[in-house]
Amino acid sequence: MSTASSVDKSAVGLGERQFHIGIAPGEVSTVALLPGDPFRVPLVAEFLTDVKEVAHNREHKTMTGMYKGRMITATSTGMGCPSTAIAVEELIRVGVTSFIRVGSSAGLQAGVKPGDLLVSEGALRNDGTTAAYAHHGFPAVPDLRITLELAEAARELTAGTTASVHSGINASDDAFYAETPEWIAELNQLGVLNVEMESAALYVVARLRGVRAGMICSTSSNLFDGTSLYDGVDTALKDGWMRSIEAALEVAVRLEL
Ligand SMILES: O=P(O)(O)O[C@H]1O[C@H](CO)[C@@H](O)[C@H]1O
Ligand SMILES: O=c1cc[nH]c(=O)[nH]1
Repeated sequence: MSTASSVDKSAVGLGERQFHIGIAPGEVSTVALLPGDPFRVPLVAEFLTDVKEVAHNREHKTMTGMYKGRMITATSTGMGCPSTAIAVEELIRVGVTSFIRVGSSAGLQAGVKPGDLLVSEGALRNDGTTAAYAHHGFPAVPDLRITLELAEAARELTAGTTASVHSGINASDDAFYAETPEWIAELNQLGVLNVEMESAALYVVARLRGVRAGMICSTSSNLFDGTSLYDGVDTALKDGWMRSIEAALEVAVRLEL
């Protein structure tokens, strides 16, 4: 487990430019939206004015722009906790103090359907990365105010649509192709709402570094009832991504993140 005696990597980088994300202090906002996929960063930019591409190094693409008078950053984390922890650590070093992951996630409870919005109230840490940061009993929890505002904005944005909003605990897994039927059944019986792959690292690193984090996802599939979209990207999933992004932007403005 990492402790105060961790190797000092504060000087890792290209001058002030961070080694993996390729960003220097002053180039980003205090709030960052975090999709997993670099190809979804331009979807955030569709809501913004004065858009700039700041950097694209490895899986981390970063754009900035303005939304209702606030500067917003969007950076992709890549898939999984290792690259998410790196992105979050480096974004903190260049000035980000609030993070909202705008992800995709699979439902685990009956009635969660593609395109529904999933607001995270905590993550089950089924990953390896956070074990290097904290005792296994340390909770992976989002910021309460961001979480409540995300749920409120999501309800407003889905009013009059076929999409629903669900809030609850999600699992954060490492191994997309090693999720067994037994594991899915166990999560379902525990009442876990959905599964994705980045929130454990986001929440634990954010807590340890004293910054805020939250997550809203669009539902890609339902592993409990077998609804699958993995043979193609469905319009419901895309609609959910756009509503998640808009909800996160509204929260950034309302909470002045
Ligand atoms: O679409 P993103 O945000 O990457 O999220 C989900 O999609 C990937 C798996 O297909 C994992 O990263 C998972 O967390
Ligand atoms: O871990 C994950 C994340 C999204 N979808 C899945 O099926 N599994």
